[in-house]
Amino acid sequence: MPLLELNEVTIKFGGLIAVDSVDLTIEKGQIQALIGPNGAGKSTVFNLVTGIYPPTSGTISFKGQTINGKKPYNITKLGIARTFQNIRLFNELTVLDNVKIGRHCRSKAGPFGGIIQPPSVKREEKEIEQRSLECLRLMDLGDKAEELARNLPYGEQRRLEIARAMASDPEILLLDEPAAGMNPQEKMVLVEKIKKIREMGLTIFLVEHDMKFVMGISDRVAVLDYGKKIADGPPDAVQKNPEVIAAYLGKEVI
Ligand SMILES: Nc1ncnc2c1ncn2[C@@H]1O[C@H](COP(=O)(O)OP(=O)(O)OP(=O)(O)O)[C@@H](O)[C@H]1O
Repeated sequence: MPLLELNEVTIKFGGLIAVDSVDLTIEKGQIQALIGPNGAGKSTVFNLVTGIYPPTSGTISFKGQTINGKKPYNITKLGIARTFQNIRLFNELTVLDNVKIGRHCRSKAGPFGGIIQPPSVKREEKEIEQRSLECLRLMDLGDKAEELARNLPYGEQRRLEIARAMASDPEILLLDEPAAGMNPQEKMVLVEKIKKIREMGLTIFLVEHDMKFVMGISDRVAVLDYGKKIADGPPDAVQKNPEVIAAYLGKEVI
């Protein structure tokens, strides 16, 4: 059974068909990329999978269970986490607190737990802190825990977002343009971290414009153009696909 499966998924915004009958199968442990020219529908696919929009038609299944129409919070709880195209950190909070927020969906304490603090809540607080620190260390940010998020350099802020997503204990991690704005050194570190996350048994689904990055890291690459999937396969085959080259005409695929 695939981990994540899209079956003829379509979404219309008024007259615009942003995602048009897209099929996609992601197996556990794979690094699957989704590429395509600007406005092709890539972020919308992420928004559909994470429950921000319900599809107009089609089904989205996670581990064989249909997740159409579920709320984003419940989808995170099932094991699907994401980062966003633009950085969305709480700048005035510490690095550690930003990650703890990502763990919130696994917390059992109700709204009063934090005030009354029975022993079970204290234990849970400690567990949240320890797990959050592990996620920071995984991203090489362990020694930055007490700094304010806004004081981190750009590449580290992007890794902090991944640490926060990891804190929800996902089985699949959706990364929306993780390398955007990074310098070559920051990209190298990011590749290493994504590979490490995969070695831990997670599945990665990423949208990225940097073709060198995508082709170097992905097991499979799917290509969207005007909302339709025009190719899906190993990176070398996709790069040579005439329809893909035509979609990128005048732009660089490699
Ligand atoms: N909430 C919305 N309402 C109306 N139109 C939308 C909405 N969200 C996305 N669209 C439209 O859907 C199309 C696909 O947008 P999307 O952001 O998914 O593209 P993308 O492939 O992620 O592009 P980019 O690479 O530029 O981020 C675009 O034409 C966009 O304007």
